[in-house]
Amino acid sequence: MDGYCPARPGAGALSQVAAAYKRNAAAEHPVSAETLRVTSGTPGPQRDDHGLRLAGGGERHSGDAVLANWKKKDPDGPFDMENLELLVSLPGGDSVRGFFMVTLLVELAAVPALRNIPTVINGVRCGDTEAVATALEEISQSMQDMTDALKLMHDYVDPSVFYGIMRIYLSGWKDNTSMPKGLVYEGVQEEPMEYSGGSAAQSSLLHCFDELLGIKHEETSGEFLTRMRNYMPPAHKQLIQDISLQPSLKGFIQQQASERLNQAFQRCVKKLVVLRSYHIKVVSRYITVPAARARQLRKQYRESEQEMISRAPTALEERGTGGSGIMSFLKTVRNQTKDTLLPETGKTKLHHS
Ligand code: HEM
Repeated sequence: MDGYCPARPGAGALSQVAAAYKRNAAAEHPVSAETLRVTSGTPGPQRDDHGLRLAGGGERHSGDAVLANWKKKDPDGPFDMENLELLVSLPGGDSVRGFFMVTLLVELAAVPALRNIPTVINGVRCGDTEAVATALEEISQSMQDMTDALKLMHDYVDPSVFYGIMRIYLSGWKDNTSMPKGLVYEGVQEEPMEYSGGSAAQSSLLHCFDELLGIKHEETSGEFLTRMRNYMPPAHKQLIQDISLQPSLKGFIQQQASERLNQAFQRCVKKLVVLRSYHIKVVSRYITVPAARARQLRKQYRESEQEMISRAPTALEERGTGGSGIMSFLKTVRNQTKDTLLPETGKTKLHHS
């Protein structure tokens, strides 16, 4: 980390993880669970010969399907959609590749933000207003880049393939009315076990931002998000916890009363609101709209070329992969983000960019 400030508990792991992100970015190599394991020294995922995590109890992770599920076709070529392929795929053809790769590009766009988190924390400890403001400005730019990367979903993923085919494989056996008791893992234990499906709620990114910016989630959505941390590689979960233990950024900003710092903080929160709002639009296109169409088709008992959509299990219609009531959950989380904004004075009002 730049500058010197005495180490506090948790700071060691934090700086090591951030350093791993930094090196990965420099090497044009994405964040991977493996790199974090080696660098942070915490127990990490086990891998089989294909480089994928073998989850102990049978749970699946967003990290399995995204962070550790890619390779470059031409190892010397660029890290972009054309030069990336999946190690392990699901039914759904090109849309599957598109879905996981776009998610990977969103993760990659977040690297500068993650690299700047220790700078913010260190700056708060040292009372370095300018360093904190600069780091927050870089974080907000990175959030904008994440939103831009998320927009690629529309080019690469077909909503009826996502809704009618892929979603079945992404759904889990917790809060799933088709499997109310969960799944028996024969040879492991006789009682059924319940696990949520794969979801980008299991990515550590937004959890890190929430902890840094002091975004508090309402009880039900907060419980769901906290549960999702159990599906992350241990080093990622540890990083979120380390960030949560640091002195309050918002408290520091209010104390400093610096116009530049206030604006940098506000911009960060606003960019996160923009990201979450855009994500809601994506979910509407890939879940809400096809679900309504599927209901309509079933009502009409009509076989049509849209049949793929109507084959999706009705149990998944109203619920997210983690079994949440999707839209109300996502809007609550987005609105709690908005509530973290500092009260705007005439001076701190921002022009929407
Ligand atoms: C077709 C694309 C996508 C769909 C249909 C989708 C759907 C969903 C759904 C239904 C949820 C609710 C929780 C759950 O049931 O698991 C959710 C949560 C979430 N998704 Fe996505 N998602 C998509 C892409 C992405 C991408 C690329 C990211 C970025 C890494 C992302 C980040 C999140 C986050 C962070 C949450 C937790 C809520 C929050 O913190 O705002 N999603 N998503």
